[in-house]
Amino acid sequence: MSMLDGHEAERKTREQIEAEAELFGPLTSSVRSLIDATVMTDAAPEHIVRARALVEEAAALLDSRRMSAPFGTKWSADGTRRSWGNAVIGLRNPIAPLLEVAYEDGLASAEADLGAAYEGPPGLVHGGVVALLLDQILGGAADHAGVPGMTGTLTVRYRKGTRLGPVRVTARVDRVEGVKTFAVGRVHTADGLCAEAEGIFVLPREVRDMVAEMGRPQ
Ligand SMILES: CCCCCCCCCC(=O)SCCNC(=O)CCNC(=O)[C@H](O)C(C)(C)COP(=O)(O)OP(=O)(O)OC[C@H]1O[C@@H](n2cnc3c(N)ncnc32)[C@H](O)[C@@H]1OP(=O)(O)O
Repeated sequence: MSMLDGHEAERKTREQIEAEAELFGPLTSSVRSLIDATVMTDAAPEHIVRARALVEEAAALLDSRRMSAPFGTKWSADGTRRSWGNAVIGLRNPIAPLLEVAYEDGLASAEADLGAAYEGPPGLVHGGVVALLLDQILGGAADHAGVPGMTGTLTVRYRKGTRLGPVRVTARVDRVEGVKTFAVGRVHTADGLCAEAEGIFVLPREVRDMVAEMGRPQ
């Protein structure tokens, strides 16, 4: 599996894509609520047994036809792309905290509301989830700056526990050295700065080779 796999050009119109978003977005949102309810429920045992049967029925319905591969990245003719399976920003992924990343003046920023499903230490966000958010937003900052890459190294400094609830994550490109993009980012809550990170994003050799190949005169 390489960085070049899983990318697909699609012929769908904007209207078709919007219709898909209207179909799948609410499903994802409902399943996200279900995840939270599953973690937090204190319902009576018979309600839990009944809920399980309903969930299994829903899963069987959804599973009645499956895509042949995970969603990947789909590119439209107008250059827009969809990574709807992505673990952080995927519109079709109910475990994604669904960061909606905004880019302004070189700064990538996003907010998320991390509920009980993301708990690590009591009342606090799991450190791996903090790293997950940082990986995505640092990678997004590199991508948006036109110097994308795969995460080679991600270094996270956890300054204080990240309380469950609203978080703000930010990132920017610090510098570019050859094929390596160095990005830095932070996680804040109402308690202040909780984590800082530096990531080194490397444009893989095969992509470099492909770019060099395409750039060659005929
Ligand atoms: C909206 C969309 C936004 C998208 C955001 C996405 C965010 C999420 C990103 C991810 O989660 S990516 C998934 C996790 N990462 C991986 O799976 C990467 C797995 N590793 C690899 O694919 C390769 O090891 C890697 C591309 C990182 C490097 O392979 P190369 O064959 O291109 O490296 P090469 O040996 O040619 O070295 C090129 C340069 O990179 C440096 N380098 C290589 N591996 C490195 C590494 N791991 N960390 C830091 N630097 C590294 C290496 O020293 C060298 O530096 P110099 O040019 O200065 O000599």
